[in-house]
Order: sequence, then structure tokens, then C-alpha cells
Amino acid sequence: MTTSTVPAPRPADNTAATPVLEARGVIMRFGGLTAVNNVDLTVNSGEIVGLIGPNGAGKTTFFNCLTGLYVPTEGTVSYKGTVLPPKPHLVTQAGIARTFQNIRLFANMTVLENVLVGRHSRTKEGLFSAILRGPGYRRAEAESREKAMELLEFTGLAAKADHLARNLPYGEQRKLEIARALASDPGLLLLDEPTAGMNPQETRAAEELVFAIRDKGIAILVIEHDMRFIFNLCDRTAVLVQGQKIVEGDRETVQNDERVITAYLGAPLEGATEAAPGTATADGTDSTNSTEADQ
Ligand SMILES: Nc1ncnc2c1ncn2[C@@H]1O[C@H](COP(=O)(O)OP(=O)(O)OP(=O)(O)O)[C@@H](O)[C@H]1O
Repeated sequence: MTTSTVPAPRPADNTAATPVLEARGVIMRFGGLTAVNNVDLTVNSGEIVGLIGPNGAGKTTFFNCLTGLYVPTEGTVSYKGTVLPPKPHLVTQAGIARTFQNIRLFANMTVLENVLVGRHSRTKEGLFSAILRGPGYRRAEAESREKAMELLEFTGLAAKADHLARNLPYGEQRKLEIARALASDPGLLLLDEPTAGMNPQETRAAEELVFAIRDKGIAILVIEHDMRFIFNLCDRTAVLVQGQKIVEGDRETVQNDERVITAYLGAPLEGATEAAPGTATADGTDSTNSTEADQ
């Protein structure tokens, strides 16, 4: 298996780690298809946890269950000990933010405005006031702008605050999505393929950004097909195959697990030399350049 050239920085002190996210027995069925099958997953404070698996394994569906976009057929999702109602705005208010596999920015709004929209769950004024600059907006404007600019500084986008989002290069659009997610002051950030479509330089910058977010005290759960990214970053990685979590553990545990190798190479193994199209191999090489699917 390929080894990383970049040692993974770890939290200075994770001894007082407490569960931030606890998913218990999550099942999501679509008719006769069980896309997520009885998955348990915990993310502790200070952790970066990876979620990997071949295309169609149920990763994004699981994220959608965690964030209230889908109501799980069975199971519970708790944030800091409280079971969450499956409603996206309540999940965001509770402290979970996410990015999507496909970029979902307001293309004709500025970079700053996009972050301000992400802030609306933490202000009384809300989305429309932020867009229309109504009376309530003025009262909260200074504080929200200050916070948004801080986030743009943090993500390296401050110089482009007044640019239209659609004019940003791809890698910066992904950063902006993260800045917008951070604007809701989350305790847990879910990243769905944050490096999809990025070049190696942008991917490396994204790694740095994820570490910096973790160092701010925000726990992270990340879906990625780029195994180098996952194994550089994550304290633990869970592997989903056909909706089931087949293994969870550190890099060595996952990389050496026969079930993971089989899942990525496909069965039967005899004579198999390539991963299925659109998947990443377990040793960290991609079989195609892009694996994005509309979710
Ligand atoms: N809304 C839906 N209705 C019906 N089936 C769905 C729905 N969403 C997802 N599925 C199915 O559930 C399974 C899991 O899909 P999902 O997108 O969660 O996989 P994934 O692991 O995120 O894949 P990828 O890595 O390609 O993004 C697939 O068979 C998919 O077709």
C-alpha cells in the first residue's frame, strides 16, 4: 500500500475527548434498497474521522441522515448527548454544519455575502434580512460582517470578499463553502468530498485547512475518495460497503483489512488488477480523475 509523505499532525491533547456525534443503528431504506444498514458511528471532540467506501456505498445518504435531509428509517443521531430531530435547520442550529459533494454557492452573490448567508442561523435577522438588508439586518450587520471577514481571513479568501462567487477558481469555491459552513459556529463539520476536482496543490491546501479547523476545536467527519487525503488527516476511518460499516479504525487497521481490499478491488478477486471505474483504490490511488455524482 502507498504510504503518505506527510505525517498526520494530531491534536496536542485528546485525552478529554467527549462524543460530539453519536449515530446509533441508523438505517435508511429507499423502497427495497437499504442504502444505510444499521450504522453506528461516533465522532469525539478534537477528532477528524474519515468515512470511505466505494461508489454507492451509502456515504452521502448517511450524511443526509445525520443532517436531517433524510429521516432515517430507523436509528438516532445525537449531538453532544441530545437526540436531534431530523430537520436540517434544527440540526444546523444545534451545531452541525456541512458541505456538499457538488458546490452549492450563491453564484451571483459576493464571497462575503455567501458567508453572511451561512451566518443566518446564528442571527435573529435570518436569510431574507441578510439578502434584502432590512431594518433588523443593520443592527446585526457589523457583528456578522466582522465574523464573516474573520472566516474569510481564516480560509485565505479575504482579498476576494467582494468578488462574485462564480468568478472564484474551483478550489476557492470549495474553500468558500467551508467558510460558509463555519459561519454557523458549528461544533461538528461534515465535509462531503472536499477535494473532488482539486489539483494536488489545492488538495494539500485543503488538508491544511481541515487541520486548522480541527485546531479551532471543531470536530470533523469527512467523506473522501482520495485515500492519501483521508489517511493523512484522519484519527479514525470508517468503511462503508453496501450500506454497512465493515471496519473502523486507524490507518493500518483499515489499509490491512482484507474486506476493505476486497470491497475496493471488487469480488471475485481472481485476476482483478484494477479498481472499478470511479472508485479509489485502498492504497490511495484514484482510478479516475473525478467521481462526483449529483446528490
Ligand atoms: N433519494 C434516493 N432514492 C433512492 N435511492 C437513493 C437515493 N439516494 C441514494 N440512493 C441510493 O442509495 C445508494 C447509496 O448512495 P449514496 O449516494 O449514499 O452512495 P455514496 O457512497 O455516497 O456514493 P458516491 O461515492 O458515489 O457518492 C445508491 O444505490 C443510490 O442509488
